Amino acid sequence: MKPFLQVDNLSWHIHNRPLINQLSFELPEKSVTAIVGPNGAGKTSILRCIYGAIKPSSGEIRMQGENIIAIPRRRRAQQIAVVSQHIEHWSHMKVIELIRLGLIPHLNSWQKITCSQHQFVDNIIKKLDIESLKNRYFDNLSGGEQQRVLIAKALVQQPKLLILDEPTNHLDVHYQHQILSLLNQLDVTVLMTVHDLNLASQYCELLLLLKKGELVGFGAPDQVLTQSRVQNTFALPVKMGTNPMTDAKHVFYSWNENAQQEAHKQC
Ligand SMILES: Nc1ncnc2c1ncn2[C@@H]1O[C@H](COP(=O)(O)OP(=O)(O)OP(=O)(O)O)[C@@H](O)[C@H]1O
Repeated sequence: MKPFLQVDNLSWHIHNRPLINQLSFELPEKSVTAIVGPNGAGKTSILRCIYGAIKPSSGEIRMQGENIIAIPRRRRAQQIAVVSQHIEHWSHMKVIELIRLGLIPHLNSWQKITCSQHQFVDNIIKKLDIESLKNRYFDNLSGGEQQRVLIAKALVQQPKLLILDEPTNHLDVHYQHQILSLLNQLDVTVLMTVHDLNLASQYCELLLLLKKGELVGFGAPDQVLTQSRVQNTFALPVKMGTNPMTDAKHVFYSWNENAQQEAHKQC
């Protein structure tokens, strides 16, 4: 079976500094994948290459066999939704109006939103537990509320590929689990960056572990999250275990100056 997303030898250099170095991986359709790795490893840059915000120095990205940069803008907007880390200022826009913008790629000019589209938007608002925010102004919301609104807008877009940069960033533990569980149940291919290895392990089928722009692990969380690999990548002493409630692989961390020096030596 052909992969849904194919990244082939992707590199991005700035002033001869390789920020992404010859990365290759393939994602199956409707899989949920987290890119994990230390600060500055290149996680966001990979997403930006995939959704076309930066031009790679070399390599190719294909979605369903088609070179992603050759897909016409409107079709790309119908097929790819992005929730980036930079929450844009949609000042003086009500939450409901903002979420309805997700329908735009599916409307012809001057076409009105149909009853079933209104219903669809309302269902997504319910799913994300943001009904009480509908008539508030976006720029008056908390970071976590804004995050959930932007995820709702992306879902309204009904993409085939949903890209999210740290979707759990501003969320409390309840909503971290709610959002990742929801993303896990969607019928779309999801690619996101996540800092919390345990959340990624619990809710993602695949992990891409990145260090200094290079892929140091790719596969199921069980295979990628080994003690030595996590320790070497994050320069932090770790022990592996299992989450007794979910059976997912669980990473335990500690902070100890001596142990940290040991971890650094291994890098
Ligand atoms: N436009 C740019 N010009 C120069 N350097 C850049 C640019 N964008 C990113 N970088 C550098 O590329 C590296 C990777 O950045 P990126 O944001 O992809 O990392 P990240 O893994 O997402 O980090 P974090 O976990 O901190 O969000 C960093 O060292 C960053 O400073």
